Amino acid sequence: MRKIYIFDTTLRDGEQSPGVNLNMQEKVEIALQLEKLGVDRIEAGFPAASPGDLAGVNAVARAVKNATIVGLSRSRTQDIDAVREALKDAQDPCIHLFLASSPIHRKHKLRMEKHQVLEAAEAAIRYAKQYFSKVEFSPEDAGRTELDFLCEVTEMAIRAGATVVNIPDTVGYLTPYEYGNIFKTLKENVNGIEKIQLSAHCHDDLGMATANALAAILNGADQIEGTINGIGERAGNTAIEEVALALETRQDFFQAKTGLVLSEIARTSRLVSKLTGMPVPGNKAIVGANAFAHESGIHQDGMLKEKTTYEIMSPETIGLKESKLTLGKLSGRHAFREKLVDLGYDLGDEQLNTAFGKFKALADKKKNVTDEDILALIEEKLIETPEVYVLETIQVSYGNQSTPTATVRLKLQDGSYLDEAAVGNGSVDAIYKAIDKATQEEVELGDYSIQSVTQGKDALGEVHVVLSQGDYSVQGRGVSTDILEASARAYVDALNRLIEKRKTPARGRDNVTLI
Ligand SMILES: CC(=O)SCCNC(=O)CCNC(=O)[C@H](O)C(C)(C)COP(=O)(O)OP(=O)(O)OC[C@H]1O[C@@H](n2cnc3c(N)ncnc32)[C@H](O)[C@@H]1OP(=O)(O)O
Ligand SMILES: CC(C)C(=O)C(=O)O
Repeated sequence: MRKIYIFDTTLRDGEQSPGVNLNMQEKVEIALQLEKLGVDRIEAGFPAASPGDLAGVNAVARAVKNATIVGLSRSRTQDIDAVREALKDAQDPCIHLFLASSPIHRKHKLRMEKHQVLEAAEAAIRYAKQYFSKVEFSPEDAGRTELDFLCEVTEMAIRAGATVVNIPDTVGYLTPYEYGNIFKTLKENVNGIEKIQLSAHCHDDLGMATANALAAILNGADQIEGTINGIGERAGNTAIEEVALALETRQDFFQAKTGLVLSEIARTSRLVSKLTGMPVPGNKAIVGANAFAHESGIHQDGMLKEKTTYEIMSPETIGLKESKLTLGKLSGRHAFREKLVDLGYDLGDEQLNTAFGKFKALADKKKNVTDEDILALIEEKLIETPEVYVLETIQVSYGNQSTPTATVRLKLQDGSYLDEAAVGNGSVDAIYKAIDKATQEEVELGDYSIQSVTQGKDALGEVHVVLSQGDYSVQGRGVSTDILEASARAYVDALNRLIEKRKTPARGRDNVTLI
């Protein structure tokens, strides 16, 4: 199996992501994790950029023992000297020189003719070669460089002593076919190409960075450059985890492998996200929160029967515990039952159907239905209290300059309705007064508490009330995404319990019905 070298540039090109700024400690923390991940080369920064970056690269060079540490440099002696200084303590240092080769960059940015690019790059490589045995050279914007000139530049770099020639698709312009073809052409036409490693460095402007990197591998690339989570300049770089898992999962096709410890991928991704402040999108391949999550009923059913129906790789491979079956409005009974079993409930078919109906109603209102939501729904359902009153509707009118008014409609067991309206000191008070009028119960509200059982704007609110009437004291609970509705439900629930309780002899005020 062919080995593909992984050159991680999270600390250099990744740090070029707008808004990202890693200090020395953060660079070292990430570098040590990259070492655990088993990357072959770590590009730790651009030492000429600032004294802080030079110190950061130096700190990484001192901390990391099992990877080549790379410093980036323009084709200028002062930059090369800064890399020398930064990497003086590295066990295995490498300098990465670059100079743009494309017509656009030559004309507008460098203002150089082809021969000047060749001369400047050669001089830089030869100068660097006096101090570094490992020299990587990148013709920047190789992707938009004339192919014959790219061959000429590559041949010059080899002659001058480069050990790796990297082919950057700097602006993420190429298609996989075109990018792969560059590698094929270089392999077939450049003298001495067998003496060096060819490297791929892709950007994701058109969403093709990983596909392009894989095309390079198929056409002879020895090394892939990329970042964790695909962070980097503009739309980012090739995501290393995507390349590694593509090679792992499709070994049959690529016949190539990285040396990465794949089970460190999830941890590395989390650390990079935390320290760069760049969240990983949920749908991001491999490391997104949804990459191993299944929400739709048919997929969940398939997963429960046989995981390979909907998973081409396992979460354990990248260091996650297990796949997730998340419950939402598109989920089915199989997954719902499985969740209940996990939560310790083994319901019969009828109970399951009722609970499932309630769950679907909640899921229609709420984006993420959590375990706490389900427990709240189930526990409410399993306590069997005859429902003398069922809350049908509530309507509340509230304004900070007007008196809160509530209208409630309660359904009775015979199918008739009670409608009442009342004003109150606040919305909840108005609701409770309207319910009192409708039920003609005289109760005292002993306690009212509200808490969120889940998180976020669409969290379920859970209201607890304690009502007393003479010697009886009961508790009621209501759950809803709307706190006024939860308040009304809790009150009606307590009234139903009160009515049930009155049928048995009173045992004093301590006798609170606990749910
Ligand atoms: C594709 C890539 O990702 S390349 C890496 C990009 N990363 C960065 O630029 C981050 C670090 N950069 C920096 O901190 C600064 O740009 C520095 C310190 C390197 C240079 O800063 P300054 O001296 O102020 O120059 P500035 O950035 O404005 O302009 C770049 C200069 O380098 C030249 N240049 C660009 N690339 C190269 C190169 N590979 N070799 C030699 N010169 C180069 C430009 O033509 C320009 O030269 P000019 O001043 O003669 O016009
Ligand atoms: C320095 C080079 C390799 C680079 O980052 C690019 O061209 O994208």
